[in-house]
Amino acid sequence: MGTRETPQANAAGSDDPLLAVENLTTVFNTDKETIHAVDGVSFDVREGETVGVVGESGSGKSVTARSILGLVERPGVIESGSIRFRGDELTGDNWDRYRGDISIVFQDPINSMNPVYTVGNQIREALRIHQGLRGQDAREEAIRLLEEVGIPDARRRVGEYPHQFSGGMRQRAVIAMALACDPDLLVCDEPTTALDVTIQAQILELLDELQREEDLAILFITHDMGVIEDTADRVNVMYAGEVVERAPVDQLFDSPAHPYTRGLLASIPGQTAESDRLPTIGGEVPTPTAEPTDCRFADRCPEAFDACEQVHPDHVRIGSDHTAACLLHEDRYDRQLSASGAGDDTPAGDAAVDGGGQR
Ligand SMILES: Nc1ncnc2c1ncn2[C@@H]1O[C@H](COP(=O)(O)OP(=O)(O)OP(=O)(O)O)[C@@H](O)[C@H]1O
Ligand code: NI
Repeated sequence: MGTRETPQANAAGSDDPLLAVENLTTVFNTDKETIHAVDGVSFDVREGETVGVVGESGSGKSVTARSILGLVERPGVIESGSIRFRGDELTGDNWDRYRGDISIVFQDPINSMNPVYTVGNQIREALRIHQGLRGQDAREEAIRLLEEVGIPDARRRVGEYPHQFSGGMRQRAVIAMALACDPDLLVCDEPTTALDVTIQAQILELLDELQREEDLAILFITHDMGVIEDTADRVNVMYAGEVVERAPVDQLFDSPAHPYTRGLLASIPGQTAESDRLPTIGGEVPTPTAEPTDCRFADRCPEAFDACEQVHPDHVRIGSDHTAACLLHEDRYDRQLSASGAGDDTPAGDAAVDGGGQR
């Protein structure tokens, strides 16, 4: 989806990104263990752009999304880190202030709507809460929103119940509900996963249009690299609670630096002939329960070597705006270390570790 050339300064006149997540750690304290579902994640979203978060099931994408919206429920808790919206810290109790500015669209449109109220009622309720609209004004605006998301015959359908909508139409209605808050940031958590491919493409097209028309920033969560390619401007690849690579979408596809990213790319249908396709990465995402002392991907990594079991990799700079947390790029760490040493003439900045929210 389109990015603006220049990230716009926000109302406060500063250069803060719209959303800045720094070192976010969200844990679930169960009887047995502490699950680090999100473990030191950092990324930002600028106005009007689409930032992707991609990773397999269990990598912590949804917990990241819920953390941003203040929707983590017990036994989950945001343990540390910062989430700033327009420069204001949200963690603590500040979510209500921005409740309408950040909206979320979930995967499953049927559970996102209340079956006992008409679609129109639900949109009008959101309009009342977030924009103070009532009566005929709210009704007209609900119809306009349904038209905007491409629901034909909106004036009639506004009075129908969710079960009278097909899956694709229901997801459009859910998006209309999310837009009723007039958000600046739309968090989409696998919004098309439950839909068939044709409908999926239509919903992605709709989001793209809305982004241009409404100047929305989108945080797009998916396990599907193909969808990432179609939607994202910049991408964060998540594995076992951590961001392991981040890059502009072209760079990620042209020169993926982390073996995990390469594995995800190799599994895109259509990217390679069915017969040539690499088997998807064997095994599954481990549940991150302890502080990592190794690379969490090491035991599934086709390129792992001894040190991968002993060192937790920091992010290292691969290119402009491109970092990866992998010891394969160890030479860059060495250069970075010597660059910071006194009297060394290695050019600084060549491989500066950006922190990346990693230890
Ligand atoms: N309520 C909970 N209690 C305990 N652990 C949880 C809870 N919710 C999530 N987790 C754990 O947090 C980790 C990340 O889960 P999350 O739902 O964010 O993954 P995901 O990347 O969104 O996966 P998917 O693609 O399946 O949606 C998992 O290990 C999961 O078991
Ligand atoms: Ni999820």
